[in-house]
Amino acid sequence: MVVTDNLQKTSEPARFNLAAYLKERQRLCETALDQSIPVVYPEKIYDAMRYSLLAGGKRVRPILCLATCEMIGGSIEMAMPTACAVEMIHTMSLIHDDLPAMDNDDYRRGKLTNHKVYGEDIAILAGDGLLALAFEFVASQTPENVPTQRTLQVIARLGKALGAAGLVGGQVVDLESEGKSDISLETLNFIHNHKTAALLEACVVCGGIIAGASPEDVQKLTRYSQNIGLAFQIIDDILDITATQEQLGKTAGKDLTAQKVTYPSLWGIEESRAKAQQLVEEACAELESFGEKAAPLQAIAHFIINRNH
Ligand code: DMA
Ligand SMILES: C=C(C)CCOP(=O)(O)OP(=O)(O)O
Ligand SMILES: [Mg+2]
Ligand SMILES: [Mg+2]
Repeated sequence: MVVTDNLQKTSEPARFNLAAYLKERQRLCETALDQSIPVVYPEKIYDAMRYSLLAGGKRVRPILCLATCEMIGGSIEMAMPTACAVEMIHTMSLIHDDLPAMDNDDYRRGKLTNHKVYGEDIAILAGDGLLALAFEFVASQTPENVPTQRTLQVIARLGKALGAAGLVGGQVVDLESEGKSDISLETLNFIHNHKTAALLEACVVCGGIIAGASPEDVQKLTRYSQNIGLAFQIIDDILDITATQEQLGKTAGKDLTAQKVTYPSLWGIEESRAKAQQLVEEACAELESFGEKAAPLQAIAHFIINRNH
């Protein structure tokens, strides 16, 4: 008994089968995303939106949203429209991030980038279409057993997370900092917390709100997700150095060629990895009061730093 108690208190859930869990959740998300966009006239834009949305990807963001909703006591059905919406928003951000005017990348998710296939004009519009659909989807598809007040909060949080106070603001400072060698750790943290962590935070917190999380729960979820968000981008920047194009599905080594200041460029790979590990441990500790129900979110936090792509 004592041994079991101790095991349950460790931050790394030993008996949770993460691989099987992720596979099952990815399958659910793929099906829902596939059904979210029809192909009608003018087919070109729907094709372009589907091309990037259904190009694979780990589906970490929708899975986080579903897992949090379930941990707080809600169902997968309640959170699925929001889960689809965060993946639409994320995909929009990738399409636009890859444009020649931004990071100018040719590959994403193992395929040519959207603008390489459809042209820059359509790629910009495909991003716009996905962004608009995300909000329409939450508002029109969230089931009736979710109180409208919660859905409104989700819409407001998503808007804030991806706008100038979030992802967009982070991308601006990221671009502004390119080629500069005197970027402070404070600025680097601003970039990561905004361009990456803000949306991850919204995924988690919105999943909780849909299930009726209390203000105290929302605080815990916020701290958990801010920590995994920063860890996510630190690992992304390490992988840019250590992983191959085949593993990443996108061109490796881009941060160095684009002269981006990153954690590994400031601190080296090992210290950056240790920082990410520490952030994930702090994230998992925030969820201890949820007991065994926190196992999926704790395992996903570890996945974020142990992933190879
Ligand atoms: C991606 O940042 C962030 C957003 C909001 C798309 P990045 O350019 O560092 O990531 P990647 O290496 O995936 O292009
Ligand atoms: C925010 C960042 C760092 C862009 C990459 O995100 P992911 O690594 O989650 O990309 P996919 O799996 O969704 O393709
Ligand atoms: Mg970028
Ligand atoms: Mg990029």
